[in-house]
Amino acid sequence: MNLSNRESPPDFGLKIISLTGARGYNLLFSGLTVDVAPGNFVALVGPNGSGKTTLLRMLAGLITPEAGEIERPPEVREQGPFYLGHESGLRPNETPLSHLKDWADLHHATSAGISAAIERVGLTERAMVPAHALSAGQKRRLCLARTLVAPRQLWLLDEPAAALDLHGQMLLCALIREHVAQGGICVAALHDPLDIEPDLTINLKDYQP
Ligand SMILES: Nc1ncnc2c1ncn2[C@@H]1O[C@H](COP(=O)(O)OP(=O)(O)OP(=O)(O)O)[C@@H](O)[C@H]1O
Repeated sequence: MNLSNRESPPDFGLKIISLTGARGYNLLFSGLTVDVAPGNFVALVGPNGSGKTTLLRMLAGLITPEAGEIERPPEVREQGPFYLGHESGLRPNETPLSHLKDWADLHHATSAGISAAIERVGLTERAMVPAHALSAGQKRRLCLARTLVAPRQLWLLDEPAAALDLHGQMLLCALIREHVAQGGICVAALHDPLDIEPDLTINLKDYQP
């Protein structure tokens, strides 16, 4: 799938219906009902421990809700979301080039755009450097390049600006803007606002049980 080749925007977004989230015996949020339209950028906010990561992982299908439902668009059900957590998931000895080749293979994507993706995130000079020798911000940029190699309709980003310098933050915002302009959905857990006006803000403080 390439969102940029889409003939018309998708007409089905993400529906969150009466969702309750818990970790262990700890109830985090309940009664969360939100309708996210295609092309929406959603800011997910709330204090430390309020359940932002938990909700993102639920939306990714990695954690089962205590109650409620999540309805995903057909493309997301078929291909899964793009999930960016706190950890890069990079193996110490893989380079940006080898990592993105593996990422393309794993996600049944073409490797034709890998060099362009590396250039877009500003890692051309570091393309052959093993991950253990990349800085935190460079690793984050490499994680963002995954979105260019294997496009996905739903992006779930956990503190995506962490470790990014000003240019990196501008790059992140540009990627999100382009994604939602093509009908994609982006839900991002944020402590500091990005330079993008959210279409919707979910504040988990409002859903504390
Ligand atoms: N694997 C786990 N097992 C048990 N409890 C967990 C687990 N992971 C998280 N928790 C608890 O769930 C609660 C919510 O955590 P979560 O990481 O979702 O919050 P958050 O809003 O993302 O926090 P932060 O802003 O600090 O990143 C916390 O109290 C945390 O201790």
